[in-house]
Amino acid sequence: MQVEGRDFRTIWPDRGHVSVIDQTRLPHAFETVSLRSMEDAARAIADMVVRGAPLIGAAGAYGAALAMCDDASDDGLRRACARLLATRPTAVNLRWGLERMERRLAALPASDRADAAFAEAAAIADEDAETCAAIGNHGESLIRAAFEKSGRDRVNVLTHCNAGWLATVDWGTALAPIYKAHRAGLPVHVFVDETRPRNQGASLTAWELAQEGVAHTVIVDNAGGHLMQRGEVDLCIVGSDRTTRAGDVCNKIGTYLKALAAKDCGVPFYAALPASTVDWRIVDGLRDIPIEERSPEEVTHLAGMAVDGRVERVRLTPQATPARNPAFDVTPSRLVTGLITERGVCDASAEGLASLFPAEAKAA
Ligand SMILES: CSC[C@H]1O[C@H](OP(=O)(O)O)[C@H](O)[C@@H]1O
Repeated sequence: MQVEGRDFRTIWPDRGHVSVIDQTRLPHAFETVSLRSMEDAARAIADMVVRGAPLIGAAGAYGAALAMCDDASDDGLRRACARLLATRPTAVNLRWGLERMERRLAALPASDRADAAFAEAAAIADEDAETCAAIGNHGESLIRAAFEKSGRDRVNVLTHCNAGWLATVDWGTALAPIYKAHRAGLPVHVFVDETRPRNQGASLTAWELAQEGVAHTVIVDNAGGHLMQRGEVDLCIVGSDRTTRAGDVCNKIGTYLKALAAKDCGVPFYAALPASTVDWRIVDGLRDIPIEERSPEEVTHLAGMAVDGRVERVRLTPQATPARNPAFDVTPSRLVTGLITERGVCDASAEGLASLFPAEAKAA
């Protein structure tokens, strides 16, 4: 996507290294960093310099490629993939990307692995950009239909967290339909959940939408249900970090509560995701998806720009107050209207996913 008129992806190979946008600096500064080793890539994923399920899949793949520049032995490959996989447990794309790299590299002599690894990581990145564009095309029709049904001068979409181009290699998942609708001239407006505690909505989704010129309004996480009750939300579109073969959707903490409100208010609730986010091994998301617990300090502290322009970090709670920070929750498929994928829109069910991905469903 464009940043001040220049085309960017979130990750790209750069003279033997890997460059990424440092998402911890947004929205107050647009900075890139160079990953020069597998360890750099692992830390970038763990510290959320890069984040979002498809992007951490691509970052894991490039991390494996960087590892092959240092130690292309079988043990080196195994240790690199284990290290990268351990950085964040919930998004299945990370495992999907690393398993694809291992399959590609294991059969090659060590001397061929570095070049092949960068080529495979680049293929993963290119495919993700194409996949997300396709998700956008399929999702655009849902926004168009909601606009026509609304009878208003604009269509209001609510989204949670950041499932935009910053969460992928390009285009995004939940935001891709919004970008496609906006570029097609549809009057789309987005209610952006701030998404405590890391505020990916307020800091990343708002920044992305402003760069693209899409009308949007940041709201506190607890306001979405109220707006839906008052008929101000035409549909919800969120991302996914892991979707089960039966259509349960694991996404940023708070997604489940939005889905409950949407169900109660009769608002269509969609998850947008590429096939690389489907975990065909599992059916029951509540039972089988590992939920990442992050540092309590993400809850007790907040970072932002002070009036003098410096970015500061402040404590919100009393010194000794404990906090818990589960980073994701699981929305059961019964609360999901449909899944927007690169092959079309389907029911959030085993039958729905199998109808679009028969080979993957059968092979699982
Ligand atoms: C398109 S995946 C986006 C997904 O990833 C986010 O999690 P995080 O920022 O912790 O990586 C969030 O769950 C988004 O919906």
